[in-house]
Amino acid sequence: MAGVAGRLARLWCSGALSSPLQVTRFPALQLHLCGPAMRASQEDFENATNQVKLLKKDPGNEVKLKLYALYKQATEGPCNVPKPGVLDFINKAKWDAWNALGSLPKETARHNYVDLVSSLSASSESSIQVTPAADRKQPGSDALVVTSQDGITTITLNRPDKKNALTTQMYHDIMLALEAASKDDSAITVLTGNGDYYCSGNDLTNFTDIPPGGVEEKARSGAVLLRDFVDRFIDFPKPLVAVVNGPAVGISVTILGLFDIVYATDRATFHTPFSHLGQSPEGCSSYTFPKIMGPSKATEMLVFGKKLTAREACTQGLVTEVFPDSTFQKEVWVRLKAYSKLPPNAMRISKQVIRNTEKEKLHAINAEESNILRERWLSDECMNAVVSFLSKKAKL
Ligand SMILES: CCCCC/C=C/CC(=O)SCCNC(=O)CCNC(=O)[C@H](O)C(C)(C)COP(=O)(O)OP(=O)(O)OC[C@H]1O[C@@H](n2cnc3c(N)ncnc32)[C@H](O)[C@@H]1OP(=O)(O)O
Repeated sequence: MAGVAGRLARLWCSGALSSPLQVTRFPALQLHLCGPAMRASQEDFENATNQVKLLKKDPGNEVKLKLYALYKQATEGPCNVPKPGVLDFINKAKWDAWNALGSLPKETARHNYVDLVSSLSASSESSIQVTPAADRKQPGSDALVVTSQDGITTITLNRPDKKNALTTQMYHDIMLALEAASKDDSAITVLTGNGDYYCSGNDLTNFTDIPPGGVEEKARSGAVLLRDFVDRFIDFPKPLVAVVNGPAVGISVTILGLFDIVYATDRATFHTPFSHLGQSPEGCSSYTFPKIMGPSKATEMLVFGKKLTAREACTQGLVTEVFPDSTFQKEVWVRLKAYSKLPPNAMRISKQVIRNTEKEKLHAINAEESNILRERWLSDECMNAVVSFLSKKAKL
């Protein structure tokens, strides 16, 4: 366990786990756009610390650690806080970097900080782009797009460059979007993806954001979030439609059993590689999949990770209808617009009649699956799979 945690820590420090979003977690990682200064003034230093969001490209964790350490040294002097525990590997890496500066004077640290950001700015000038806040892929902003039109509220996963992998923030945002959609005046709610993928499942870098309570705390809070997230789908009161615009992986597949209709392009595939990842089924799929497709087909998917084509998924009842990719969007939206004109209360009540008898059972299954998965996340099997993916050694 500690061994795998250590490997994750080393990857983090080496930059292999870098992500643009991590930049904003470092108050010290700020970009200075002025030229190098012989002696950095307080103003130069503050300018540098105010420009971090202009840095388009993540400079990597090694540089971020250096900047962090110099910032702390420049503002607080030599490292003066207790060493974090071994499992708290991110804070420990930061502490190590700061502590390594020993008794370097504050002024020198400030000067080195400004020099470092100046060199970063010079070497990455072409990648620096001032983007309006609304155009940034920030948590809580445009990784999820919600629109409402023609009686349809559409929730679009919008991280096409990451195959619409779900960040922690996106789970929260989807819950909020579902909550709002349940109360708005639309008749139907749609979940879809932007780009060539529908969704590649849980963002595996979620596993690297370890809180002060360590990996156990991370697993516990992940299980709570998972349970809350799936609960929203179980309880969603209106017709819920998945417009599966491309391949779907992991949790984006399992929760399809909780949707009322699933339309898929013939380019879509359905993949739940839980054993490969040292994980176990969620999204109530341990119950809905055997019910939908029979236990042995469900076992092929959920235990052996068999990837289904859209047509296979349709034959097995997971998908309602498959459309040629060339006409997918047009045909699906024409169909949904027609459905959205039906009396909304009648649709809502009919859904409840169909679904309500199962609700209690589904909540209990969700709780159980989330608990089991919490244990799985702490296993070496799971940690090794995540490390392999993040170090680019493995992909599905
Ligand atoms: C609250 C917590 C709840 C948790 C619930 C648990 C859920 C379980 C699951 O969802 S399990 C499924 C997890 N998903 C995966 O294992 C998929 C991993 N991704 C891949 O194997 C591949 O990326 C692919 C097959 C989806 C696509 O391969 P392709 O070669 O076409 O594209 P790239 O690999 O180059 O992907 C482009 C960039 O997107 C990044 N990315 C894709 N998927 C994920 C992901 N799930 N997590 C994190 N990052 C992902 C990929 O790393 C590339 O990034 P880069 O351009 O920076 O290299």
